[in-house]
Amino acid sequence: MNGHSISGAKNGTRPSRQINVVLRSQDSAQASAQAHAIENEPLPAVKPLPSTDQFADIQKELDPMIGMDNVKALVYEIYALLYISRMRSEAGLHGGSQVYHMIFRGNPGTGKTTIARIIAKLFQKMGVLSKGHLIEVERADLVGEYIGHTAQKTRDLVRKALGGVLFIDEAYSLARGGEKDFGKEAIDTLVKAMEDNRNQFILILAGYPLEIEQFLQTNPGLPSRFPIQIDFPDYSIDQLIQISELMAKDRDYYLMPQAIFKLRQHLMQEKMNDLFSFSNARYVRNVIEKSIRHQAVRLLTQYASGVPPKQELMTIKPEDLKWDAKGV
Ligand SMILES: Nc1ncnc2c1ncn2[C@@H]1O[C@H](COP(=O)(O)OP(=O)(O)OP(=O)(O)O)[C@@H](O)[C@H]1O
Repeated sequence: MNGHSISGAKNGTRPSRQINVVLRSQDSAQASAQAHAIENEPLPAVKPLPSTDQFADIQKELDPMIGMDNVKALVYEIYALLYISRMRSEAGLHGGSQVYHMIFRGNPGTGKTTIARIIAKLFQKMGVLSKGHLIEVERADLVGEYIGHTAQKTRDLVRKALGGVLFIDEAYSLARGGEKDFGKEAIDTLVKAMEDNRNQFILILAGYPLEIEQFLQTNPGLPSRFPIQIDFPDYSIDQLIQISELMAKDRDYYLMPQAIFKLRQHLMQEKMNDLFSFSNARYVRNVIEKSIRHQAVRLLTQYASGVPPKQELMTIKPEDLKWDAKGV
């Protein structure tokens, strides 16, 4: 994916333009003179290409993430768009619509916030956002208790998000109470802020696919303001196991094969019982963190008067994986 170059652009020249013109006979001399003039028109100087290392850093964060092929492809597409837009504006060409507000559709724990953070960083590296931070909010942060309070709260948050990304989780809850609800005031204030602060922040609305869809349908002016829409599918059991192994490894632990077997059985059961609100990678993270606590208690009991070997300090055994009737 790295190592882009645009033919001829590196040394400030570009390939001559191909001009396909259908000529009417009486205009042919004039048209051919014009075409000749365009071909020989001095091209604006092209500045050196920005280093593709800008994506290498992003790729380092994206690569270890399990699955997410569509998401990774889209992040790369956004990078390509920003990169080429910059080349185009440096070459004096039209810069495009420059609207980057997004919708993230996905169930809990499917990586939406993580990807939003990575995208904020990408936009910062590409010079679109000045800070590249992420402000994560939900309805309660935006909606106030009296007339005018909501607009004020929403504007304050937009101000904090300037130069970065404003990420609204469960965005559809803003439309929950209909016309009379203060959520409507928050939506109107956000729409106005998108106009007033064009290109100064990126708004990402996130939430369950169905609810997000309904939300957009009930606000016909909204969908066109969010040209980038990304789906975050649920993880398969195999992917959830890979994510658990990755999370354990990141913390210098390792899951014994019997522990993986036990976890697999549990996840299958849990996913089946909780079809609509199973929290995917977040659930798995809670399992791993809980098992680490259980392992600590086990080791402390087992090695009351000594130091456990390094291998033992790293190993999560099946007995460390425990859950109650409600899961983790
Ligand atoms: N594909 C993945 N590979 C590895 N870890 C992942 C992956 N997806 C998510 N995670 C991890 O799972 C946890 C939850 O992810 P995240 O908070 O991004 O999900 P979310 O969709 O925003 O959830 P919610 O909607 O509940 O807020 C984080 O620790 C994240 O790093």
